[in-house]
Order: sequence, then C-alpha cells, then structure tokens
Amino acid sequence: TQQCTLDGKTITVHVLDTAWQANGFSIKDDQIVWADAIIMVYSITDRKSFEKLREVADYIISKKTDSKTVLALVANKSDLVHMSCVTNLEATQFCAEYNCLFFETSASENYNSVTNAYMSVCKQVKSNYKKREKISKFMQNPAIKAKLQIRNPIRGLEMKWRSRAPTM
Ligand SMILES: Nc1nc2c(ncn2[C@@H]2O[C@H](COP(=O)(O)OP(=O)(O)OP(=O)(O)O)[C@@H](O)[C@H]2O)c(=O)[nH]1
Repeated sequence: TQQCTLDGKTITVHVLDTAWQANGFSIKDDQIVWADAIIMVYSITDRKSFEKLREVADYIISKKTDSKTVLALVANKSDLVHMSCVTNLEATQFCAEYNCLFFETSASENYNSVTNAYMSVCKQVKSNYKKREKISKFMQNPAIKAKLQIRNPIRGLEMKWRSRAPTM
C-alpha cells in the first residue's frame, strides 16, 4: 500500500505485483476483477515477454465484465534500445487492440519514466471514477429518472411490436 499525491490530493494505492505462470496468474481472479488498473510489463530485449502478454490480456478481458479498468502496456529496458526485439508498431497495435495506454520505461536508467507511467495510470483511474460519479449523479436526477421510466415502457412496446411483425 502506497500513498501518493495526485493533483494536490493524497491518494492511497494498493499495488499487487504478480507474475504470469504456466497455469495462469499467481493472484486470484477476483483480484483481477477488483483492480482499477492493470499494468502489463515486458522487456524490449525479450520477445517472449511481449508475446506472452496477449495471453495475459485475453485472460484479463475474459474475467472483466465491464470496461472501467485501465489497462496499460509498459515497454521496459528502454536504455537497451539497440537490443530491442519488439517494434513500436507491434506495441501500438497491441494497445489499439486491447485499448491500453502505452509507456516506455527504463527502471535502471530513468526512474522518472517509471514514475510517469505509474502516475499517469493513477490519473486515468481517477478520471474514470469522476466520469462514473457524474453519470451516476445525472441518472439520479429526478427529471432524467422520469424520462427514462417513460422511455422504457415505450421501448418495451416497440420490441413487442417488432417481434410480432413477421407473423403479420
Ligand atoms: N538494462 C536494464 N535492466 C533492467 C531494467 N529493469 C530491470 N532490469 C534488470 O532485469 C533483471 C530482472 O529485473 P527484475 O526487477 O527482477 O524483473 P521482474 O520482472 O520483477 O522479475 P520477477 O522477479 O521474475 O518478477 C534485473 O537484472 C534488473 O537489473 C531496465 O530498465 N534496464
């Protein structure tokens, strides 16, 4: 558990460091569901570590029932770019496919890049929370609630009517 400052406010972050093993994650599925953000890290000098992430991302998505979780892909060891065996295009394609944020870091030579990735993910989580709060406040508005209640029966009627159409 870590405290950090975001937009002048102290936030508490629970971090679980896990690994992908032959039989899946070393954490429980409900911890995947519980997470607000999941950061997938690979080493740019180890192609297998990148390729494995497809399996990881597919598994995460299969356990998540909504899209509120922030997913991030981190290309670590950017100081060893001359030994890289994963192209930026491949990483970008992965991010587009899984809707991930993307960061390049060097844990050994540029710790700021690590902090930046970490804080950006926290910011995105906070922003998602704010958006959800706004939507839920909006839905609690009596005028909106009333409109939705009127619309739902109408939609119900439409569905009934449509399902009868082929027999007419
Ligand atoms: N050159 C370079 N080496 C790094 C970097 N990050 C980690 N390493 C080295 O890579 C090796 C593995 O680092 P770890 O931090 O143990 O990696 P890990 O993924 O936590 O490993 P697990 O214990 O299997 O989870 C160590 O020798 C680190 O010094 C980096 O950004 N650049």
